Amino acid sequence: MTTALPYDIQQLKHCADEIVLNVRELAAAGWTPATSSNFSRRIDQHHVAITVSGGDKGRLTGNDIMVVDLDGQPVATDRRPSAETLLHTQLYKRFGEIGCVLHTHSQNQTVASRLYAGAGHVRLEGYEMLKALSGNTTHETALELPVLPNSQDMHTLAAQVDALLDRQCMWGYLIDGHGLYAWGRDMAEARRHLEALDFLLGCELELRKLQR
Ligand SMILES: CSC[C@@H](O)[C@@H](O)C(=O)COP(=O)(O)O
Ligand SMILES: [Zn+2]
Repeated sequence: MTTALPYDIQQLKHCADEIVLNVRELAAAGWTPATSSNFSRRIDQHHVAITVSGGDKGRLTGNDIMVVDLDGQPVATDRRPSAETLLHTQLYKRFGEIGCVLHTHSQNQTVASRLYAGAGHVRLEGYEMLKALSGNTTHETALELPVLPNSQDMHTLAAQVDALLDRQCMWGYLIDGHGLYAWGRDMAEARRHLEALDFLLGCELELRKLQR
């Protein structure tokens, strides 16, 4: 006898396919070195498809995607979810409309996080690319991308993120010496936010070099 799963298997398959396709592209761009990075997609109100912990994200297959509930607990599997699962599920739990969370370790993201950790944010102002972030309709705006201190304790990090979200609307944040989290209502929006923030960080880093 087979036990019915508490989520729609077709929906999981759709989410897994989408994650695999997008992660392969991000890995090919060099944004997921040395097994780093993690990715998730909402399946329904109570379930999230997320990458398992460890493993080369450049060789990700559907078999490397598992299901957790909104507390980050594995559902119908004994596999181990991403070590940073809580940073994904806290967003799904807080915002019913969030459908996708992406976390990468590109060089731009990591270097910028180090340079701006002291300030606690990277100020991004006057760029046309700011319009890639939902809600922005003009380049005549400024955004302070938060940089959080790193921690191996996900509850500490999640509490810092929650405190930020109490104060401001945002689509992403950096963690010092670590990488970038970005999210959106679906994969396309989350990916656009991730790429836009990485591009903007790259511009700031380049400007710093040129202005020396
Ligand atoms: C290999 S260093 C990166 C990890 O410590 C972590 O930050 C990360 O992004 C991947 O962790 P994972 O548990 O595979 O989701
Ligand atoms: Zn990481």
